[in-house]
Amino acid sequence: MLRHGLQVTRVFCQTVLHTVSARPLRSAILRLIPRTALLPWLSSRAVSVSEWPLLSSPPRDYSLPNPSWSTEMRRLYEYYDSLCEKEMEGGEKKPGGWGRLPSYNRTLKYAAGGKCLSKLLKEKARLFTRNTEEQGAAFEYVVFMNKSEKRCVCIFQAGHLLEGPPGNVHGGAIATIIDTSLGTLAGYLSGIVMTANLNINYCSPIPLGSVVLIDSVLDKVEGRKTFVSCQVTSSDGSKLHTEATGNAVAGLPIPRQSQHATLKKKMSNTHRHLKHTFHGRLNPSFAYFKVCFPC
Ligand SMILES: CCCCCCCCCCCCCCCC(=O)SCCNC(=O)CCNC(=O)[C@H](O)C(C)(C)COP(=O)(O)OP(=O)(O)OC[C@H]1O[C@@H](n2cnc3c(N)ncnc32)[C@H](O)[C@@H]1OP(=O)(O)O
Repeated sequence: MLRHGLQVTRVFCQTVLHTVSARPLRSAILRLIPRTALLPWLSSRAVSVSEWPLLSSPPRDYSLPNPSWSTEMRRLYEYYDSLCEKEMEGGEKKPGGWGRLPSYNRTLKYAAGGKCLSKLLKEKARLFTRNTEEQGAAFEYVVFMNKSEKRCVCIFQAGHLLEGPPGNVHGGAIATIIDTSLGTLAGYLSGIVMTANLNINYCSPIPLGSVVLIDSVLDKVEGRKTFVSCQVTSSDGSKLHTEATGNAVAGLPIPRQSQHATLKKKMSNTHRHLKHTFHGRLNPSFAYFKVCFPC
């Protein structure tokens, strides 16, 4: 009897939550339920309160430390974080030139274009490097940008899903993190870009689980082309693992004015967070450059 009652209640709740698809209304209902009341339910499913997607919490920033980070990864994070511009008491900013880039796993939901994208595909799309919730399994990384030096440093810890040769990181995974670093630098400096060309020399294998630094710099800008290069070294800089050069082309199709207004509204969460982090120096178009790929 009790079991039957519980089942009916559960089906009722699910129906309400699924039929109430209007976001504001659903959020309002969920806000009425105190988080603490949900704790036993959540803990029985090994989900933390902050991870519950229906609550109006900000999106997860994947570039913040998590328990899978090794001591070396944390040490490097803290080192670069200490160089970042920070607000001091009295509202003054501690100059440092560096800034940590936040990182999210979704961008496509902000896309207006994309002829080939079905609604379902848009909803399911995830940034390749952030597509697992299992911490430490694949790409653990954080990018620190130095705008005045036109340079960025990516601290990268390779997880067990990235194995190529036994015990070492797959060359495609290395190319991915290099493309991410170079693409982020070029995008930060030149706006919306696409990688047109990427040359990689693999000098020595990267052991799985190790932490490496990807130090990327701007070489030159020629018209629409932004030339960038990087070196992947061991965390103490003593060993060169990989070096690469790339060329990213800017000036991709910008959404029409009407779409632009809708986009601006939709990307408010991500954009507000990015804007806050970079003290308003962010090009608003950047947050959706990744989604403007022609298909
Ligand atoms: C603020 C921080 C927020 C952080 C927020 C983070 C957001 C999360 C970050 C994730 C960061 C991921 C970064 C991933 C970056 C990709 O993975 S991009 C995906 C892989 N790339 C692609 O799929 C590109 C495919 N190719 C294309 O779409 C087109 O060929 C391109 C590249 C857009 C160029 O086409 P186009 O606009 O028609 O340009 P076109 O007129 O042909 O050529 C322009 C110039 O580029 C040159 N060019 C074109 N292609 C090439 C080539 N292959 N090689 C050399 N030169 C070339 C041409 O020679 C020409 O040069 P000039 O004659 O002007 O001197």
